[in-house]
Amino acid sequence: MSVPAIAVYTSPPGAVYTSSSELETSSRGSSPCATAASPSPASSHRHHQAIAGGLSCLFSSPSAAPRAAVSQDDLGALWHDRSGEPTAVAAGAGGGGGYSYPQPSSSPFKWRDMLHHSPVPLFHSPASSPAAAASRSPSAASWLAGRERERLFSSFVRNALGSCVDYAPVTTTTTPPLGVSAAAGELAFELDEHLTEAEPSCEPYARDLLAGAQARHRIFHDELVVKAFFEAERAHRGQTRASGDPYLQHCVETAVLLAKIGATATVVSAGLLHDTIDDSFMDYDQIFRMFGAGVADLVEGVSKLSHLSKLARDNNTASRTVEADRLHTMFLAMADARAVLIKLADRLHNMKTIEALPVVKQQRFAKETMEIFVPLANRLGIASWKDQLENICFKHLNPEEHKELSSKLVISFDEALLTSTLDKLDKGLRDEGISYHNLSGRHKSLYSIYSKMLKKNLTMDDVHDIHGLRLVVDTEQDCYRALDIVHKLWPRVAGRFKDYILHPKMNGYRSLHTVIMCEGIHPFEVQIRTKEMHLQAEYGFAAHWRYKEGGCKHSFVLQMVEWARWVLTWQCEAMSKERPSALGRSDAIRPPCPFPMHSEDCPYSYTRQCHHDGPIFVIMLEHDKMSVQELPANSTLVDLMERVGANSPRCSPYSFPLKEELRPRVNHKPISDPNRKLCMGDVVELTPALPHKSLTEYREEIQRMYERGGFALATTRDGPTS
Ligand SMILES: Nc1nc2c(ncn2[C@@H]2O[C@H](COP(=O)(O)OP(=O)(O)OP(=O)(O)O)[C@@H](O)[C@H]2O)c(=O)[nH]1
Ligand SMILES: Nc1ncnc2c1ncn2[C@@H]1O[C@H](COP(=O)(O)OP(=O)(O)OP(=O)(O)O)[C@@H](O)[C@H]1O
Repeated sequence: MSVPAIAVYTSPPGAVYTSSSELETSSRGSSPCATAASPSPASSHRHHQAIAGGLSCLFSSPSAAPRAAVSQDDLGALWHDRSGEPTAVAAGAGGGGGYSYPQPSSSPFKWRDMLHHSPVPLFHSPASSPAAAASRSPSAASWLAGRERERLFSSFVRNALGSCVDYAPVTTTTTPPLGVSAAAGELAFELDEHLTEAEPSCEPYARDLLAGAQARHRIFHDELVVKAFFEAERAHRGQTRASGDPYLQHCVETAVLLAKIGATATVVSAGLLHDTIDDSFMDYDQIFRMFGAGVADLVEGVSKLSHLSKLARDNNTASRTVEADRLHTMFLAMADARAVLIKLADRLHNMKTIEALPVVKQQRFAKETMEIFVPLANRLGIASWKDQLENICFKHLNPEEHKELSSKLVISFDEALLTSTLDKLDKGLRDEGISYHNLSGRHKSLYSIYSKMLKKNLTMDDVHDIHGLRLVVDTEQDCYRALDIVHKLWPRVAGRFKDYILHPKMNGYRSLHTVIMCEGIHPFEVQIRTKEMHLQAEYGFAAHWRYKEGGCKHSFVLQMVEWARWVLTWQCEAMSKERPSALGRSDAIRPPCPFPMHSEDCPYSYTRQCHHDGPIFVIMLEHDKMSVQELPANSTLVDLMERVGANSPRCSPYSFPLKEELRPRVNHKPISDPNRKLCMGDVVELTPALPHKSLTEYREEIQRMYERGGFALATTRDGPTS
């Protein structure tokens, strides 16, 4: 009989703080999107009425008397993220963030991560161990002792197309800079001498910030992280946020968010330094010299994502569905997934502190966040960040609905009920001798409830999965036996039973669903499935993000997303095995085969190979207007110019201007070879920004250029002819 692992997944509705930042640095553009566009699937007046109706219907009912009288303002406190606390548990494969309810001392349950501070130890990789060439299979590794497993993990990750998790980069041809040791086995570089010297002097507030972070997560005692902290302090000294808070606070909070999901020292350090390239005197080379390529590449990656995001925001690109989809793809394809994570953490903290910005900006950022960053969090499986981002955006985009719903929902979210229901089911299963892999519970997030009400035109009473339990058992037979037990323990809600085992959904999703009534008034949705069914639901065709987002056109994106989730989850599972006594039998929901390749017969494989045959997406800037262009792999600048030229007499693809200043630029650099290949995420400026006003000659030349319908210098596909 397996020892059960219980994880309670909860979704904290957006706790709101008061200050701000990245947001304030992004104020360019004179036509902010001032309207509070609804991010919901269909926000019609009728739907809003349905919601209002639904709310009043719910709360006029005397039976819905508050179990816990908590004011709306206490929402954040009620749902505070306890992941830094010692009782935090791993949230499970697809769960993302969350926290555990306190374990009753008498309970037989074992907690997955009692000893660790991070709720989802996704990223604490054994960065320091050298690659073990031998076995590369995480499946094989799972039964090995901790140290051996670390070596195997390190090997696996290094071979998995780069990594979401931390590892010492394999040294390539690059000559190591001063102070960087290419041969270092533990780290890809050696920390310079300053690190071992006494800590640099800084303001008392900064020391308090460091101490605060150290009290929350021990990774802030790590040498590299401490050094990153002091460098961030030096870089941002004197800078403040719109709230008046020191800028450093934002860097620390971003890093804390990463630490909470179990990020390594490299990622946390990059989180601390994430704004240095854009907002301070520091550049890539300096970061590289001080911290090595691992940190420098991540900081640069975040900087690039920030630029793209700002461009998209200024151009309102995200509101155009096709372009938004291309942006998601581009973000995931162009950067190390860890850079995307840092950007997400940065955005999450900025959104948590957005109150300090003017309302117009709040809405603009909320809209962009909903359209770009929420899908990214969803795809990467960081459910708690996704929920928090959605809830905050909801508050700013639909303040009235948010206010009404949150003030009411605080009544129906019931922690204690969730705990006692889990306990009761666990006991019922034990009494009948049914073992299980995993039993978890979650509250539906505020925004998820709102979306469901809109989408299905429901009242609150009709949303039956505000409280939900999920049980993962061994066999199909156990699913039905467990279902019987559930139906014996609680009265069922008629018409809500769905047998997706007997009748799988088109996408292959299989599970038993039923709705039961707890304490006579609280509906609970119970999902019962085997481990295989669960993997299919999390990673296969039926995966949650896919099923939520609908079809994704690009198979290579599916591969990347699956890869990222796969690595994260495997790491999570591997790390939780470090506490075997706490977990007992621990192969609970680990994917069956190692990424990037599925085994021949793997049912979760949608394609066996990871071909990267395009398309590519590039940002095109023309007269300060941005668009995201989709091109076949191996396209060149000429291909892009041809496409534009086809629609515009202004631009001839076979012409290149004489003056460097007037040439198209790729990633800010003028291009002399029109056949230069374009890469995913390149920013191509087809028409130069007008030079300084005093340079009338240039202005006239540009004018002539347009009038002629082509550039001054004829070129062929092979390059300039004269
Ligand atoms: N991963 C995954 N989960 C699914 C899928 N379909 C349903 N689910 C899960 O099962 C829950 C309930 O699904 P259903 O019983 O089909 O209910 P519904 O028709 O979507 O609507 P409600 O009954 O109103 O919840 C969803 O909220 C998901 O959590 C799927 O295709 N993939
Ligand atoms: N009954 C349940 N027990 C445990 N976890 C659940 C349950 N139902 C959904 N979840 C998980 O909770 C997270 C949030 O789900 P959420 O309720 O927002 O969307 P959903 O399940 O797709 O519902 P819907 O589409 O009906 O709104 C997902 O990771 C989902 O897999």
